[in-house]
Amino acid sequence: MTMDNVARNGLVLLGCGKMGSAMLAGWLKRGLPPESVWVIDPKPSDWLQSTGVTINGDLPEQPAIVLVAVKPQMMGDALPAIAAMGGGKTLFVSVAAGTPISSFEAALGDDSPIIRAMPNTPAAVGRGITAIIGNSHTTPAHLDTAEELLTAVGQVVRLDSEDQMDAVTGVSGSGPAYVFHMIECLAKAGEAQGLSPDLAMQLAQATVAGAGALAEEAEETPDQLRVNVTSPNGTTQAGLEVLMDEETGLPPLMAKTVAAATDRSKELRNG
Ligand SMILES: NC(=O)C1=CN([C@@H]2O[C@H](COP(=O)(O)OP(=O)(O)OC[C@H]3O[C@@H](n4cnc5c(N)ncnc54)[C@H](OP(=O)(O)O)[C@@H]3O)[C@@H](O)[C@H]2O)C=CC1
Ligand SMILES: O=C(O)[C@@H]1CCC=N1
Repeated sequence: MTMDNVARNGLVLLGCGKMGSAMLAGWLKRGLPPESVWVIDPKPSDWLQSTGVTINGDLPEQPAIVLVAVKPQMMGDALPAIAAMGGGKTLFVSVAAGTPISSFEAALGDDSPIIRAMPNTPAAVGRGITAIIGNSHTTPAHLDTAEELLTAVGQVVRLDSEDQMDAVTGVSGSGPAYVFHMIECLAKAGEAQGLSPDLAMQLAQATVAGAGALAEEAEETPDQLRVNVTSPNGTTQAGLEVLMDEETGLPPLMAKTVAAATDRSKELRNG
């Protein structure tokens, strides 16, 4: 069992900011003992210090897993701390946007098993989704290990090709931010119609959370669920005529949004 192996041999987390913390919170909540976790981070947060994990201490020589969660721009400074673990039994998993597997092979040795992953922050509440792809040294067992670890914080999908990672980043890696912004916009729009800020925010948050849960649990597709809300000539139809406009509505805006994020992921590859 992955969690048993990780608990026995240790997990090293390189970088514990927003994404690293989100995943670590999920694993600790799922029972990973804090004494099995070593974190390297220059400015550990109060939350991290409260968890009981080892922070900036001596590292195990061959941990089960090293999870790399530093910004792509910091990778050159950060990787030397874990380079000595390359070429052995340690499995490396990077969640960095844009940074290709080949960069890690150059730093850690191309005989190291390396998995590139793209998670998202709902991992903090066990509702993330992570896409993974391994290098030529990852065996089916390595992929199973990564999948089991990441399943502890949400769903996992396996990619056929590393090329898909840029678009995945544009959709699900960055996607929570689009949805949070939608909540902000919905609340602001409610305020513009005369609701108090608190009431408007409560309505907007519960609506997005409830619609997301329904979309996941219902047998109907999202478009059918949309139709179910829309009474002929009613209020929803009036709203959707604005939102679904093919020229000025959400379809072209979302397409441009995801394309911009995908393009930025491609740019990050070049530093
Ligand atoms: N946030 C998200 O939603 C997602 C992020 N990612 C990826 O996760 C990675 C981290 O992103 P995010 O968590 O948002 O960024 P953060 O800046 O919040 O976290 C990065 C952490 O790494 C620390 N750090 C900087 N230099 C080093 C170093 N040399 N050694 C160890 N730690 C270091 C930073 O410390 P300090 O702040 O002091 O510099 C910070 O705590 C990125 O590669 C990003 O692409 C992937 C999916 C989603
Ligand atoms: O904004 C970023 O670059 C990272 C990657 C996906 C989400 N956050």
